[in-house]
Amino acid sequence: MDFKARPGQKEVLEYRGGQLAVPAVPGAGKTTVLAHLAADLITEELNSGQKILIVTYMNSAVANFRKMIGNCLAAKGLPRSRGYSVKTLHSLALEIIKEKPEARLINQDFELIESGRRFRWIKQLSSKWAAENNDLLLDYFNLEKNSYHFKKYSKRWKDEDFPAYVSSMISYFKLKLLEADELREMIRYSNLRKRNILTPAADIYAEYQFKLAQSGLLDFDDLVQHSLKLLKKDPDFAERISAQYSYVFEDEAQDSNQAQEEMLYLLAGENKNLLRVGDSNQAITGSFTLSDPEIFRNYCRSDEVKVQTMSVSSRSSQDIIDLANFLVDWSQSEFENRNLDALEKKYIEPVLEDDPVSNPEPEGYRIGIRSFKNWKEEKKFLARQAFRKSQENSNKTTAVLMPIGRQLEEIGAEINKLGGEYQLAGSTASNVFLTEIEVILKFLTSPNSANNLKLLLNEVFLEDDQQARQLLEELLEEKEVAEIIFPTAGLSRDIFNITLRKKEGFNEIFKAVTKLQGWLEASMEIPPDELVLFLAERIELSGKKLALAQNLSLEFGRLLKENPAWRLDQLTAELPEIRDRLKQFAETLTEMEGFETAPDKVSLSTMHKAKGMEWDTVFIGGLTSDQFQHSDDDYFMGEKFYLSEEIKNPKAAARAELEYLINDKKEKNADKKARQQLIAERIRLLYVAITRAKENLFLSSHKKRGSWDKSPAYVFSDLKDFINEKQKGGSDRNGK
Ligand SMILES: Nc1ncnc2c1ncn2[C@@H]1O[C@H](COP(=O)(O)OP(=O)(O)OP(=O)(O)O)[C@@H](O)[C@H]1O
Repeated sequence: MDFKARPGQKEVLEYRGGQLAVPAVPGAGKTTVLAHLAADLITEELNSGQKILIVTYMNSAVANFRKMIGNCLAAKGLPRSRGYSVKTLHSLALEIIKEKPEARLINQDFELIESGRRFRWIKQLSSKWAAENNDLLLDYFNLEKNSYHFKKYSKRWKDEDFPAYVSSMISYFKLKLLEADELREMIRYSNLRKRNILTPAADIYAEYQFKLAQSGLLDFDDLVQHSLKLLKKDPDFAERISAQYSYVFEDEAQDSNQAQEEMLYLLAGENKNLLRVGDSNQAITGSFTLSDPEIFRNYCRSDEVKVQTMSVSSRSSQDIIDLANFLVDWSQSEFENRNLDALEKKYIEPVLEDDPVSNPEPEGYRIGIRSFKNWKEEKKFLARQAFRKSQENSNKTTAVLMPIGRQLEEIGAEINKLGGEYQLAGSTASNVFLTEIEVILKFLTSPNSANNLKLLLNEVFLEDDQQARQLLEELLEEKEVAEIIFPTAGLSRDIFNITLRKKEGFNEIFKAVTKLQGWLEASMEIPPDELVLFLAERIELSGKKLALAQNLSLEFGRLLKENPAWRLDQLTAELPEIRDRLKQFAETLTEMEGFETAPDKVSLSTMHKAKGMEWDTVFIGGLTSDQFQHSDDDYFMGEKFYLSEEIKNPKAAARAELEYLINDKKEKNADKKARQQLIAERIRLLYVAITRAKENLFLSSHKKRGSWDKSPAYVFSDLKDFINEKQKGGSDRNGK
């Protein structure tokens, strides 16, 4: 394989044991080097039966890792999958639980609750709690009962924000290994104020756990909680599991959380061959998960840990590297006195001259920055320029990255208006993944409904055939569905009057109806789970859609096992519930497929989802102060202005209350701390976005959206000064 290790990478490849931390810059080759190192260790150090465990954060990374290590091993003439195992925290937890079936806290064939159902349960339990404790719930409010806002926001709190808060706290409790009853006891005997925000979350947690246990279900967080408990309570078991792994690697260590870290140490066992690679400047998931970049930072600072930095990257041009490094310096001086770790002092370096791959060297200064009068102008500009760029050179890729998904949809619509195409990174068209099969099943369960027939014919057979669609309307006005599908005289062309028969589109409809007749007959003979597969084959589903149909068939099979008397209509009635389960499966599939950038289409991605990717040209828009906060006047997401001061960021307040309960530490300004963390995280998000660009980069913001005044992010004007200065330097240079 064409790989020559770079400075920094070389030293990591020499690792043969002990605790090592590898802080790295964007594009330093974290994944690449881990894959090479794994392959080297497998060939040189491991006996058969021994393994390297690689833990990473995202499903998409798992597939990528397997492929890369497989390639490295194949290049050495070894089997592709020998000697290593790549896992996410959850899949690892699941494996550990399965190793000790007798200790499972629930029945043998436990099932995982899918996230949609989990949230619906929590919502139901939250509204039950709200109904029983209405006064307390409203006590949290900061609005006068008679204010005109009151009704709107008390509804929002009850229906959306309160359940969302509870849901995230339940995850938090579980990853902190807190049991519901124990937590409630702690609260009861504490001197937390009556109006504390922890109580409802703990109460609902207890009810939710009861409901899960009753149904023999586990949620994702339980997997982690249970597996950790098993390992901790039973040292022999922990020893047995950890003995399987000679080395433990963690990728994306900046996204680690407390539970994951504990697990890594337990699995690394006595020999502590633990290698963690990460970039704390790219820690961008903390505000909506339990990730904590301090964990990796602390690991790097630990006395027992050797540190080897990787700071060389061939991804970007020198100018883009300079801009990213400027942001590091800016963050250092800007936050020096605010005790805020936004970006660590870690600079990206271009490759050395003797490297076979060099950094891109485009002509002239290829970075621009602009603030637009309003969002409409900005989005039109971004769409037009990105589209133009994507058409310019068929080998070069282009992306528009925005802080929020909704903005991407608007830019996508503009690109379409220009006749261009785009692809959304990391999204599943979740509404369409089952449509065909669903409409067929709907029809088969009520074949007399004209609507069902229309939906089915239009969706599956007549997609763009306007004439046939029109003819179908006419036909349905004239005849009942039963007369069309099962005419007493038998189905033939002759039962339709001659004028209809002569019309454009008749043949298509007739053919389709003949097929439907066959499917209806099949539906009475074949069991529903097989029927799904039969239909999938008839409508020639392939790829992801086929995989989903196969999954639907399995779901039907499972339900039939539980309810042998059920028929197709009862199963079809379960579709909304099954859909949630399948949606999750579909998302995992999309994630696993990875994202292949098509050069002729503009990639649209949120800044978050762009992590790990790269494009030749990157536009970063929407850099406004409500998305990249800096001062207390800014709008902070996560805060509910309608809640009373001390709990206006309910999650932060609850975590502070918990900290007080457990460690007796009183956190005065929990919301302030949460703000600081958010400010820092948003700067890192900008850093991630900037470092996706190879050659061309454009940054923009706007001052109005509709009638709302906006302002560019605080950092924007300093970036602008820096870029303008460089541009001037560039034109001076060119002019001379
Ligand atoms: N020594 C090397 N020689 C040639 N190419 C390399 C080398 N190391 C890494 N690369 C290439 O650099 C690119 C970035 O590597 P990789 O994706 O592993 O980086 P990363 O550190 O995970 O990036 P990021 O932090 O931005 O996600 C890849 O295309 C990889 O093949």
